[in-house]
Amino acid sequence: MKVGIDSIAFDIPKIYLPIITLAEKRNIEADKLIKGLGLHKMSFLDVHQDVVTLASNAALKLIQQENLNPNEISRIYIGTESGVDSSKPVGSYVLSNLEQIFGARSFKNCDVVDLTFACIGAVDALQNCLDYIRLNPTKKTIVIASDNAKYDLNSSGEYTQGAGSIAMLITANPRILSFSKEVGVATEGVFDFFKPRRNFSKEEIFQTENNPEWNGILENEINIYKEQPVFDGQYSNQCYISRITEAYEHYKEESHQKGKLYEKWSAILMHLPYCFQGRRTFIEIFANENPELVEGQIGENSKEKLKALAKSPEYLNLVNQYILPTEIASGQIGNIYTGSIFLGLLSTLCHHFKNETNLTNTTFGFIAYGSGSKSKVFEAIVEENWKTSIEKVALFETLEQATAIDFSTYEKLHKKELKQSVIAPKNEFHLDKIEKENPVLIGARYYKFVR
Ligand SMILES: CC(=O)CC(=O)SCCNC(=O)CCNC(=O)[C@H](O)C(C)(C)COP(=O)(O)OP(=O)(O)OC[C@H]1O[C@@H](n2cnc3c(N)ncnc32)[C@H](O)[C@@H]1OP(=O)(O)O
Repeated sequence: MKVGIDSIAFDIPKIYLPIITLAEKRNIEADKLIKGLGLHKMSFLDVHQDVVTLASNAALKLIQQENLNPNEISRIYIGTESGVDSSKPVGSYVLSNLEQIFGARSFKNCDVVDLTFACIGAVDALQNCLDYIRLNPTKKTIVIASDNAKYDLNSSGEYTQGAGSIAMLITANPRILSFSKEVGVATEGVFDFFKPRRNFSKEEIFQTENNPEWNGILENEINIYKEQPVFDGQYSNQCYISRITEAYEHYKEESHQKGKLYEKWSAILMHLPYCFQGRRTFIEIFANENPELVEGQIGENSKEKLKALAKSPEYLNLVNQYILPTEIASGQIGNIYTGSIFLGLLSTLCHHFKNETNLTNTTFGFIAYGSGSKSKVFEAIVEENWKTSIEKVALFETLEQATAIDFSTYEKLHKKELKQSVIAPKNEFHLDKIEKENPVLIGARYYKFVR
Protein backbone atom coordinates (compact mmCIF):
# COMPACT_ATOMS: atom_id res chain seq x y z
CA MET A 1 0.00 0.00 0.00
CA LYS A 2 1.18 3.51 -0.83
CA VAL A 3 1.21 6.08 1.98
CA GLY A 4 2.21 9.73 1.81
CA ILE A 5 1.26 13.36 1.16
CA ASP A 6 -2.10 13.92 -0.51
CA SER A 7 -2.33 17.69 -0.25
CA ILE A 8 -0.31 20.69 1.04
CA ALA A 9 -1.18 24.21 2.27
CA PHE A 10 0.99 26.91 3.84
CA ASP A 11 0.91 30.18 5.74
CA ILE A 12 3.63 32.83 5.89
CA PRO A 13 3.75 36.34 7.32
CA LYS A 14 2.60 39.04 4.90
CA ILE A 15 5.62 41.25 5.63
CA TYR A 16 9.34 40.89 5.00
CA LEU A 17 12.59 42.78 5.36
CA PRO A 18 14.59 43.02 2.11
CA ILE A 19 17.97 41.40 2.77
CA ILE A 20 19.69 44.33 1.07
CA THR A 21 18.28 46.64 3.79
CA LEU A 22 19.70 44.41 6.51
CA ALA A 23 23.07 44.21 4.71
CA GLU A 24 23.29 48.02 4.53
CA LYS A 25 22.37 48.55 8.18
CA ARG A 26 24.66 45.83 9.47
CA ASN A 27 27.53 46.81 7.21
CA ILE A 28 27.68 43.38 5.57
CA GLU A 29 28.56 43.07 1.90
CA ALA A 30 25.22 42.52 0.15
CA ASP A 31 26.83 40.10 -2.32
CA LYS A 32 27.86 37.81 0.51
CA LEU A 33 24.21 37.42 1.54
CA ILE A 34 22.73 37.43 -1.97
CA LYS A 35 25.34 35.61 -4.07
CA GLY A 36 27.07 33.71 -1.26
CA LEU A 37 24.08 32.52 0.78
CA GLY A 38 21.21 33.03 -1.70
CA LEU A 39 19.15 35.35 0.53
CA HIS A 40 16.71 37.95 -0.83
CA LYS A 41 13.91 38.48 1.69
CA MET A 42 13.32 37.66 5.33
CA SER A 43 9.70 36.95 6.33
CA PHE A 44 8.88 38.42 9.70
CA LEU A 45 5.95 37.90 12.08
CA ASP A 46 3.56 40.82 12.48
CA VAL A 47 2.31 41.93 15.91
CA HIS A 48 -0.77 39.64 15.82
CA GLN A 49 1.06 36.53 14.60
CA ASP A 50 2.93 33.64 16.21
CA VAL A 51 3.52 29.94 15.50
CA VAL A 52 -0.06 29.16 16.57
CA THR A 53 -1.64 31.58 14.10
CA LEU A 54 0.65 30.28 11.33
CA ALA A 55 -0.20 26.64 12.10
CA SER A 56 -3.94 27.34 12.49
CA ASN A 57 -4.10 29.29 9.21
CA ALA A 58 -2.21 26.58 7.31
CA ALA A 59 -4.45 23.85 8.78
CA LEU A 60 -7.63 25.78 7.96
CA LYS A 61 -6.50 26.36 4.36
CA LEU A 62 -5.74 22.63 3.99
CA ILE A 63 -9.10 21.56 5.41
CA GLN A 64 -11.01 24.04 3.24
CA GLN A 65 -8.94 23.27 0.14
CA GLU A 66 -9.82 19.57 0.45
CA ASN A 67 -13.33 20.13 1.80
CA LEU A 68 -12.56 17.85 4.76
CA ASN A 69 -14.98 17.13 7.53
CA PRO A 70 -13.38 17.52 11.01
CA ASN A 71 -14.40 14.00 12.01
CA GLU A 72 -12.39 12.59 9.10
CA ILE A 73 -9.16 13.87 10.67
CA SER A 74 -7.81 11.37 13.20
CA ARG A 75 -4.63 13.20 14.10
CA ILE A 76 -3.03 16.63 13.96
CA TYR A 77 0.68 16.13 14.67
CA ILE A 78 2.82 19.23 14.87
CA GLY A 79 6.55 19.66 14.48
CA THR A 80 7.78 22.86 16.11
CA GLU A 81 10.74 24.19 18.03
CA SER A 82 9.18 27.54 18.85
CA GLY A 83 6.09 26.53 20.82
CA VAL A 84 4.41 29.13 23.02
CA ASP A 85 4.05 27.00 26.15
CA SER A 86 6.10 24.31 27.89
CA SER A 87 3.08 22.12 28.60
CA LYS A 88 0.11 22.96 26.38
CA PRO A 89 1.06 21.98 22.83
CA VAL A 90 0.62 24.21 19.78
CA GLY A 91 -1.69 21.40 18.61
CA SER A 92 -4.09 22.13 21.46
CA TYR A 93 -4.30 25.80 20.43
CA VAL A 94 -4.75 24.85 16.78
CA LEU A 95 -7.57 22.48 17.65
CA SER A 96 -9.52 25.10 19.59
CA ASN A 97 -8.91 27.66 16.85
CA LEU A 98 -10.30 25.29 14.24
CA GLU A 99 -13.31 24.69 16.47
CA GLN A 100 -14.12 28.43 16.19
CA ILE A 101 -14.77 27.71 12.51
CA PHE A 102 -16.15 24.17 12.54
CA GLY A 103 -18.08 24.23 15.83
CA ALA A 104 -17.41 23.41 19.48
CA ARG A 105 -15.99 19.90 20.08
CA SER A 106 -15.90 19.21 16.34
CA PHE A 107 -12.37 17.81 16.78
CA LYS A 108 -13.15 16.00 20.05
CA ASN A 109 -11.80 12.62 18.87
CA CYS A 110 -8.75 14.04 17.14
CA ASP A 111 -5.36 13.08 18.57
CA VAL A 112 -3.05 16.12 18.74
CA VAL A 113 0.54 16.42 19.88
CA ASP A 114 3.71 18.45 19.27
CA LEU A 115 7.01 16.77 18.46
CA THR A 116 10.24 18.64 19.07
CA PHE A 117 13.71 17.86 17.79
CA ALA A 118 14.89 21.22 16.44
CA CYS A 119 14.31 21.44 12.68
CA ILE A 120 13.61 17.74 12.20
CA GLY A 121 10.52 17.58 14.46
CA ALA A 122 8.05 17.73 11.58
CA VAL A 123 9.84 14.90 9.76
CA ASP A 124 9.45 12.85 12.96
CA ALA A 125 5.75 13.82 13.03
CA LEU A 126 5.40 12.83 9.38
CA GLN A 127 7.01 9.43 9.89
CA ASN A 128 4.86 8.77 12.92
CA CYS A 129 1.75 9.53 10.88
CA LEU A 130 2.92 7.47 7.89
CA ASP A 131 3.25 4.44 10.18
CA TYR A 132 -0.20 5.16 11.65
CA ILE A 133 -1.77 5.24 8.17
CA ARG A 134 0.05 2.02 7.24
CA LEU A 135 -1.80 0.41 10.18
CA ASN A 136 -5.07 2.32 9.60
CA PRO A 137 -5.36 2.90 5.84
CA THR A 138 -8.84 4.42 5.94
CA LYS A 139 -7.78 7.23 8.30
CA LYS A 140 -6.48 10.71 7.47
CA THR A 141 -4.01 12.75 9.45
CA ILE A 142 -2.59 16.26 9.24
CA VAL A 143 1.06 17.05 9.88
CA ILE A 144 1.96 20.70 10.46
CA ALA A 145 5.42 22.23 10.60
CA SER A 146 5.25 25.67 12.23
CA ASP A 147 8.10 27.87 13.39
CA ASN A 148 9.46 31.32 13.95
CA ALA A 149 13.17 31.27 13.15
CA LYS A 150 14.21 34.29 15.18
CA TYR A 151 17.84 35.06 16.01
CA ASP A 152 19.53 37.74 18.11
CA LEU A 153 19.98 41.12 16.46
CA ASN A 154 23.52 41.48 15.08
CA SER A 155 24.17 37.74 15.25
CA SER A 156 25.37 35.60 12.30
CA GLY A 157 21.92 34.01 12.29
CA GLU A 158 20.10 37.34 11.88
CA TYR A 159 20.15 37.28 8.07
CA THR A 160 18.81 33.71 7.99
CA GLN A 161 15.61 34.54 9.93
CA GLY A 162 12.14 33.68 8.62
CA ALA A 163 8.78 32.31 9.73
CA GLY A 164 6.12 30.07 8.26
CA SER A 165 4.00 26.97 8.46
CA ILE A 166 3.33 24.04 6.12
CA ALA A 167 0.35 21.71 6.63
CA MET A 168 0.19 18.33 4.89
CA LEU A 169 -2.63 15.82 4.56
CA ILE A 170 -1.30 12.28 5.05
CA THR A 171 -3.35 9.43 3.56
CA ALA A 172 -3.19 6.05 1.86
CA ASN A 173 -3.00 6.23 -1.94
CA PRO A 174 -1.89 9.87 -1.84
CA ARG A 175 -1.98 12.18 -4.84
CA ILE A 176 1.42 13.85 -4.41
CA LEU A 177 4.11 11.61 -2.88
CA SER A 178 4.39 8.11 -1.44
CA PHE A 179 7.27 7.45 0.96
CA SER A 180 9.80 4.68 1.35
CA LYS A 181 9.39 2.53 4.49
CA GLU A 182 13.13 2.62 5.06
CA VAL A 183 14.78 5.57 6.76
CA GLY A 184 18.49 6.25 7.26
CA VAL A 185 19.19 7.82 10.66
CA ALA A 186 22.26 9.40 12.28
CA THR A 187 22.28 11.01 15.72
CA GLU A 188 24.76 12.54 18.15
CA GLY A 189 24.08 14.59 21.26
CA VAL A 190 25.80 17.95 20.65
CA PHE A 191 25.36 21.63 21.52
CA ASP A 192 25.44 23.16 18.04
CA PHE A 193 22.20 25.14 18.40
CA PHE A 194 19.78 25.03 21.32
CA LYS A 195 17.31 27.08 23.34
CA PRO A 196 18.09 26.55 27.01
CA ARG A 197 15.29 27.06 29.52
CA ARG A 198 16.31 28.99 32.57
CA ASN A 199 14.22 30.26 35.40
CA PHE A 200 14.45 33.99 35.74
CA SER A 201 13.59 36.08 38.74
CA LYS A 202 10.76 38.53 38.14
CA GLU A 203 13.34 41.31 38.36
CA GLU A 204 15.39 39.75 35.59
CA ILE A 205 12.34 39.35 33.37
CA PHE A 206 11.23 42.93 33.84
CA GLN A 207 14.68 44.35 33.13
CA THR A 208 14.50 43.34 29.50
CA GLU A 209 14.29 46.85 28.09
CA ASN A 210 17.69 47.71 29.56
CA ASN A 211 19.35 44.40 28.91
CA PRO A 212 19.81 43.64 25.21
CA GLU A 213 20.79 40.06 25.98
CA TRP A 214 17.16 39.36 26.80
CA ASN A 215 15.52 40.84 23.73
CA GLY A 216 12.47 38.73 23.06
CA ILE A 217 11.47 38.20 26.67
CA LEU A 218 8.28 40.17 27.02
CA GLU A 219 7.36 42.25 29.97
CA ASN A 220 3.75 41.44 29.40
CA GLU A 221 4.10 37.84 28.37
CA ILE A 222 5.79 36.10 31.30
CA ASN A 223 8.13 34.26 28.99
CA ILE A 224 10.88 32.58 30.98
CA TYR A 225 12.96 31.42 28.10
CA LYS A 226 14.69 33.21 25.32
CA GLU A 227 13.03 32.88 21.91
CA GLN A 228 16.37 33.08 20.14
CA PRO A 229 18.80 30.16 20.14
CA VAL A 230 22.27 29.84 21.57
CA PHE A 231 24.35 28.60 18.65
CA ASP A 232 27.76 28.26 17.06
CA GLY A 233 27.15 28.79 13.33
CA GLN A 234 30.24 27.14 11.84
CA TYR A 235 30.13 24.24 14.32
CA SER A 236 26.43 23.73 13.50
CA ASN A 237 27.43 23.42 9.84
CA GLN A 238 30.02 20.77 10.70
CA CYS A 239 27.40 18.83 12.69
CA TYR A 240 24.96 19.16 9.78
CA ILE A 241 27.54 17.76 7.34
CA SER A 242 28.56 14.89 9.64
CA ARG A 243 24.98 13.80 10.32
CA ILE A 244 23.72 14.03 6.72
CA THR A 245 26.66 12.04 5.33
CA GLU A 246 26.20 9.37 8.03
CA ALA A 247 22.42 9.16 7.47
CA TYR A 248 22.92 8.93 3.70
CA GLU A 249 25.19 5.89 4.16
CA HIS A 250 22.77 4.39 6.68
CA TYR A 251 19.90 4.79 4.22
CA LYS A 252 21.89 2.80 1.66
CA GLU A 253 22.26 -0.04 4.19
CA GLU A 254 18.61 0.09 5.30
CA SER A 255 17.25 0.16 1.75
CA HIS A 256 19.82 -2.39 0.46
CA GLN A 257 20.91 -0.02 -2.29
CA LYS A 258 24.41 0.34 -3.60
CA GLY A 259 26.11 2.96 -5.77
CA LYS A 260 25.23 6.59 -6.25
CA LEU A 261 21.76 6.90 -4.73
CA TYR A 262 21.36 10.54 -5.73
CA GLU A 263 21.70 9.69 -9.42
CA LYS A 264 18.14 8.42 -9.44
CA TRP A 265 16.74 11.47 -7.64
CA SER A 266 14.81 14.09 -9.61
CA ALA A 267 14.95 16.47 -6.62
CA ILE A 268 17.35 16.68 -3.66
CA LEU A 269 15.31 18.04 -0.75
CA MET A 270 17.40 19.10 2.21
CA HIS A 271 16.78 21.04 5.38
CA LEU A 272 17.55 24.63 4.32
CA PRO A 273 18.45 26.85 7.32
CA TYR A 274 19.17 29.39 4.58
CA CYS A 275 18.82 29.19 0.83
CA PHE A 276 22.23 27.81 -0.25
CA GLN A 277 22.86 25.36 2.62
CA GLY A 278 21.81 22.43 0.42
CA ARG A 279 24.16 23.22 -2.46
CA ARG A 280 26.99 24.12 -0.06
CA THR A 281 26.75 20.84 1.87
CA PHE A 282 25.59 18.24 -0.67
CA ILE A 283 29.06 18.63 -2.20
CA GLU A 284 30.31 16.42 0.66
CA ILE A 285 28.03 13.54 -0.40
CA PHE A 286 28.84 14.20 -4.06
CA ALA A 287 32.58 14.03 -3.25
CA ASN A 288 32.21 10.79 -1.23
CA GLU A 289 30.37 9.24 -4.17
CA ASN A 290 32.89 10.50 -6.75
CA PRO A 291 36.42 10.27 -5.27
CA GLU A 292 37.95 10.26 -8.76
CA LEU A 293 36.40 13.68 -9.48
CA VAL A 294 37.89 15.08 -6.25
CA GLU A 295 41.31 13.76 -7.18
CA GLY A 296 41.08 15.42 -10.60
CA GLN A 297 40.67 18.91 -9.08
CA ILE A 298 43.44 21.47 -8.68
CA GLY A 299 44.22 22.26 -5.05
CA GLU A 300 46.88 21.93 -2.35
CA ASN A 301 44.72 19.92 0.02
CA SER A 302 41.36 18.10 0.17
CA LYS A 303 39.52 21.27 1.31
CA GLU A 304 40.73 23.21 -1.73
CA LYS A 305 39.93 20.30 -4.05
CA LEU A 306 36.40 20.18 -2.61
CA LYS A 307 35.98 23.94 -3.24
CA ALA A 308 37.12 23.40 -6.83
CA LEU A 309 34.74 20.45 -7.25
CA ALA A 310 31.87 22.67 -6.05
CA LYS A 311 32.57 24.92 -9.06
CA SER A 312 32.91 22.02 -11.56
CA PRO A 313 30.38 21.66 -14.41
CA GLU A 314 29.39 18.21 -13.05
CA TYR A 315 28.37 19.64 -9.69
CA LEU A 316 26.84 22.89 -11.00
CA ASN A 317 24.72 20.87 -13.40
CA LEU A 318 23.41 18.78 -10.49
CA VAL A 319 22.73 21.93 -8.43
CA ASN A 320 20.81 23.64 -11.24
CA GLN A 321 18.67 20.63 -12.02
CA TYR A 322 17.98 19.05 -8.64
CA ILE A 323 18.67 21.59 -5.88
CA LEU A 324 17.83 25.01 -7.34
CA PRO A 325 14.04 24.40 -7.56
CA THR A 326 14.03 23.54 -3.82
CA GLU A 327 15.67 26.89 -3.00
CA ILE A 328 13.37 29.38 -4.76
CA ALA A 329 10.90 29.91 -1.90
CA SER A 330 13.61 29.73 0.79
CA GLY A 331 15.42 32.74 -0.72
CA GLN A 332 12.15 34.72 -0.50
CA ILE A 333 11.18 33.64 3.04
CA GLY A 334 14.24 32.53 5.05
CA ASN A 335 14.56 29.69 7.52
CA ILE A 336 11.31 28.25 8.83
CA TYR A 337 13.05 25.53 10.89
CA THR A 338 10.76 22.43 10.87
CA GLY A 339 8.98 23.55 7.71
CA SER A 340 12.10 24.32 5.65
CA ILE A 341 12.45 20.91 4.04
CA PHE A 342 8.72 20.88 3.19
CA LEU A 343 8.89 24.45 1.86
CA GLY A 344 11.63 23.11 -0.42
CA LEU A 345 9.25 20.35 -1.48
CA LEU A 346 6.46 22.82 -2.19
CA SER A 347 8.87 25.12 -4.05
CA THR A 348 10.02 22.21 -6.23
CA LEU A 349 6.51 21.00 -6.99
CA CYS A 350 5.21 24.52 -7.79
CA HIS A 351 8.27 25.25 -9.94
CA HIS A 352 7.82 22.06 -11.96
CA PHE A 353 4.05 22.57 -12.19
CA LYS A 354 4.67 26.04 -13.66
CA ASN A 355 7.23 24.62 -16.11
CA GLU A 356 5.05 21.63 -16.99
CA THR A 357 7.78 19.14 -16.07
CA ASN A 358 6.76 15.50 -16.09
CA LEU A 359 7.68 14.30 -12.59
CA THR A 360 5.35 11.32 -12.28
CA ASN A 361 7.08 8.15 -11.01
CA THR A 362 10.36 9.95 -10.41
CA THR A 363 12.10 9.64 -7.03
CA PHE A 364 12.68 12.53 -4.63
CA GLY A 365 15.53 12.21 -2.10
CA PHE A 366 14.99 13.78 1.34
CA ILE A 367 17.89 14.79 3.61
CA ALA A 368 16.54 16.19 6.87
CA TYR A 369 18.50 17.73 9.74
CA GLY A 370 17.75 18.90 13.26
CA SER A 371 20.33 20.47 15.54
CA GLY A 372 21.16 18.65 18.67
CA SER A 373 21.67 16.59 16.36
CA LYS A 374 19.90 14.17 14.01
CA SER A 375 19.62 13.56 10.29
CA LYS A 376 17.17 11.34 8.44
CA VAL A 377 17.43 10.30 4.79
CA PHE A 378 14.55 8.71 2.89
CA GLU A 379 12.94 8.61 -0.54
CA ALA A 380 9.52 9.26 -2.05
CA ILE A 381 7.91 8.56 -5.41
CA VAL A 382 5.95 11.33 -7.17
CA GLU A 383 2.42 10.08 -7.74
CA GLU A 384 0.40 10.29 -10.92
CA ASN A 385 -2.07 12.94 -9.68
CA TRP A 386 0.41 15.35 -8.07
CA LYS A 387 -0.61 18.18 -10.39
CA THR A 388 -4.32 18.02 -9.47
CA SER A 389 -3.32 18.61 -5.86
CA ILE A 390 -0.54 21.18 -6.42
CA GLU A 391 -2.55 23.36 -8.81
CA LYS A 392 -4.48 24.62 -5.75
CA VAL A 393 -1.34 26.01 -4.10
CA ALA A 394 -0.46 29.62 -5.02
CA LEU A 395 3.04 29.68 -3.51
CA PHE A 396 4.90 32.05 -5.84
CA GLU A 397 1.86 34.31 -6.32
CA THR A 398 1.56 34.71 -2.52
CA LEU A 399 5.27 35.52 -2.21
CA GLU A 400 4.92 38.26 -4.82
CA GLN A 401 2.15 39.90 -2.80
CA ALA A 402 4.24 40.27 0.39
CA THR A 403 4.96 43.81 1.64
CA ALA A 404 8.43 45.14 2.45
CA ILE A 405 9.00 46.80 5.82
CA ASP A 406 11.69 49.30 6.72
CA PHE A 407 14.54 48.65 9.11
CA SER A 408 13.12 50.57 12.03
CA THR A 409 9.82 48.63 11.83
CA TYR A 410 11.80 45.38 11.69
CA GLU A 411 13.80 46.24 14.80
CA LYS A 412 10.68 47.29 16.69
CA LEU A 413 8.94 44.04 15.74
CA HIS A 414 12.01 42.07 16.79
CA LYS A 415 12.06 43.77 20.20
CA LYS A 416 8.26 43.46 20.46
CA GLU A 417 7.92 47.23 20.81
CA LEU A 418 5.12 47.66 18.26
CA LYS A 419 1.56 47.58 19.55
CA GLN A 420 -0.31 47.85 16.21
CA SER A 421 -0.01 45.33 13.39
CA VAL A 422 1.82 46.56 10.27
CA ILE A 423 -0.92 44.95 8.17
CA ALA A 424 -4.25 44.46 9.92
CA PRO A 425 -5.30 40.77 10.03
CA LYS A 426 -7.88 39.68 7.48
CA ASN A 427 -9.28 36.19 6.83
CA GLU A 428 -6.89 34.70 9.33
CA PHE A 429 -6.41 33.78 12.97
CA HIS A 430 -4.76 36.42 15.10
CA LEU A 431 -3.48 36.60 18.64
CA ASP A 432 -6.20 38.54 20.42
CA LYS A 433 -5.09 38.63 24.04
CA ILE A 434 -2.64 37.28 26.59
CA GLU A 435 -4.12 37.01 30.06
CA LYS A 436 -2.21 39.18 32.53
CA GLU A 437 -4.42 39.39 35.59
CA ASN A 438 -6.37 36.24 36.44
CA PRO A 439 -3.79 34.23 38.45
CA VAL A 440 -5.16 30.83 37.36
CA LEU A 441 -4.99 31.79 33.69
CA ILE A 442 -1.94 34.01 33.66
CA GLY A 443 -0.14 33.76 30.33
CA ALA A 444 -3.10 32.05 28.59
CA ARG A 445 -3.22 33.03 24.92
CA TYR A 446 -6.52 33.72 23.16
CA TYR A 447 -6.94 33.73 19.40
CA LYS A 448 -9.73 34.91 17.12
CA PHE A 449 -10.49 34.45 13.46
CA VAL A 450 -10.90 37.81 11.69
CA ARG A 451 -13.00 37.90 8.52
C1 LIG B 1 19.57 26.42 12.46
C2 LIG B 1 18.99 25.28 11.76
O1 LIG B 1 18.01 25.43 11.06
C3 LIG B 1 19.64 23.97 11.92
C4 LIG B 1 20.83 23.84 11.02
O2 LIG B 1 20.69 23.63 9.86
S1 LIG B 1 22.40 24.09 11.68
C5 LIG B 1 23.42 24.43 10.25
C6 LIG B 1 23.27 25.87 9.80
N1 LIG B 1 23.45 26.80 10.90
C7 LIG B 1 22.74 27.93 10.98
O3 LIG B 1 21.91 28.22 10.14
C8 LIG B 1 22.98 28.78 12.21
C9 LIG B 1 22.70 30.25 11.93
N2 LIG B 1 23.49 30.77 10.82
C10 LIG B 1 24.81 31.16 10.91
O4 LIG B 1 25.43 31.16 11.96
C11 LIG B 1 25.47 31.64 9.65
O5 LIG B 1 24.51 32.28 8.87
C12 LIG B 1 26.11 30.48 8.83
C13 LIG B 1 27.06 29.69 9.75
C14 LIG B 1 25.07 29.56 8.31
C15 LIG B 1 26.87 31.09 7.68
O6 LIG B 1 27.98 31.76 8.21
P1 LIG B 1 28.64 33.05 7.55
O7 LIG B 1 29.86 33.28 8.33
O8 LIG B 1 27.62 34.13 7.45
O9 LIG B 1 28.91 32.65 6.05
P2 LIG B 1 30.07 31.73 5.47
O10 LIG B 1 29.97 30.35 6.00
O11 LIG B 1 31.37 32.41 5.62
O12 LIG B 1 29.66 31.69 3.93
C16 LIG B 1 29.55 32.86 3.16
C17 LIG B 1 29.54 32.46 1.71
O13 LIG B 1 29.38 33.65 0.95
C18 LIG B 1 30.47 33.76 0.05
N3 LIG B 1 30.77 35.17 -0.14
C19 LIG B 1 31.31 36.03 0.74
N4 LIG B 1 31.39 37.25 0.17
C20 LIG B 1 30.90 37.17 -1.08
C21 LIG B 1 30.74 38.08 -2.17
N5 LIG B 1 31.07 39.35 -2.07
N6 LIG B 1 30.18 37.61 -3.33
C22 LIG B 1 29.82 36.33 -3.45
N7 LIG B 1 29.97 35.41 -2.45
C23 LIG B 1 30.49 35.83 -1.28
C24 LIG B 1 31.62 32.98 0.68
O14 LIG B 1 32.57 32.61 -0.27
C25 LIG B 1 30.86 31.81 1.27
O15 LIG B 1 30.46 30.88 0.27
P3 LIG B 1 31.29 29.51 -0.07
O16 LIG B 1 31.79 28.94 1.21
O17 LIG B 1 30.27 28.64 -0.71
O18 LIG B 1 32.37 29.97 -0.96
